[in-house]
Amino acid sequence: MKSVFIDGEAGTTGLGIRERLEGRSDLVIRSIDPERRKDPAARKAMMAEVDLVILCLPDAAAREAVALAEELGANAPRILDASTAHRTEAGWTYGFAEMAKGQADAIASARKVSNPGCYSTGVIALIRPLVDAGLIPADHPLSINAVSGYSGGGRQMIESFETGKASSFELYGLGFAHKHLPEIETYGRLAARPIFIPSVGNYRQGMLVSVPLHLGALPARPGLRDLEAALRNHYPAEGQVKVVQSSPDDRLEPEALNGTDLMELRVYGREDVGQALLVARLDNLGKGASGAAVQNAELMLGLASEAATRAAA
Ligand SMILES: NC(=O)C1=CN([C@@H]2O[C@H](COP(=O)(O)OP(=O)(O)OC[C@H]3O[C@@H](n4cnc5c(N)ncnc54)[C@H](OP(=O)(O)O)[C@@H]3O)[C@@H](O)[C@H]2O)C=CC1
Ligand SMILES: CC(=O)N[C@@H](CCC(=O)OP(=O)(O)O)C(=O)O
Repeated sequence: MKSVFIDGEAGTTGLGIRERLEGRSDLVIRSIDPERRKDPAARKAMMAEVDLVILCLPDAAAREAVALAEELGANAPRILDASTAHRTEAGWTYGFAEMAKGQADAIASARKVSNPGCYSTGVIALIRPLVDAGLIPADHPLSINAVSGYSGGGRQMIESFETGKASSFELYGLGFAHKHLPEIETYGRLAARPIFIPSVGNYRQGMLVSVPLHLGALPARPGLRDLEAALRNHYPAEGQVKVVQSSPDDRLEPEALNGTDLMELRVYGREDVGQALLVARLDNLGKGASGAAVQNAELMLGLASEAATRAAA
């Protein structure tokens, strides 16, 4: 029987992972006394006893946890880190199984896997297949807009929105240096830094990520069908990432996939005016965090995919 320790299991992402893993017959979740949950000695002792440790901690604490695990030498567990700390670091595998051919196998055999950021999951899902297909050049000047529910900011942002003092909607990332940019550039295979302006709305969870394109500025001059076909070719119809038929009458709201581990991709546009919009919809706590972590844990531990079983039922 495989065993997992969720370091940070009381936090937003940790709780979501726990809920998804509880009740499984192929896995044991090990925990430490809640009073000792920040005690390095207790955490290190638990790490020595499990197959996989899932880090659901702020970045600095995640770095410390990796150092604790590495002190165990040959007894060190495999690590899945939900934080931003190691996403572009050498020696770590990026935990986005659908991103490219071979990525799921790379995750399955990796010792250290980094779970993607929620926004990054949407952006990379939209652009990586198009860059790989030569439809978007690596140095194309891209802009990315996105809106997330406030749970994306973890316990502190949840508390600040739920005390009633919060605004209805805020743009942020206005220093043009959002923490997801490095992973978006690296795994989106971009040679030019995109403009990324996220926003947060006064609702708990769910997100939309959109990438506008001027078709005439793309050297391959793709039509809307070319963009959609490249995405459909990349993502199998039965997977957790689905390409969905769009309609100009759509009104997309961000909460439709809440509670699922799915992501929907759509292509909008008008060829007569040469404009297109790529849109991803996902639950920031599902495919954007805890759902992706469970998918990665299943791959790393060689367990059956519960999300795939649910989708097939
Ligand atoms: N929320 C989201 O949508 C997403 C979050 N993430 C990432 O996941 C990680 C966790 O985020 P999230 O769950 O939102 O954050 P939360 O703030 O909700 O949870 C973090 C948890 O870690 C605990 N913690 C803090 N320091 C330590 C420590 N030194 N030792 C043990 N436990 C500690 C906190 O306890 P206490 O509250 O008592 O300090 C809290 O329970 C972050 O790195 C975040 O970037 C990734 C994808 C999406
Ligand atoms: C609304 C909000 O604040 N969202 C978070 C991102 C949440 C997430 O997925 O990111 P990490 O996994 O990288 O923490 C932010 O913009 O910093």
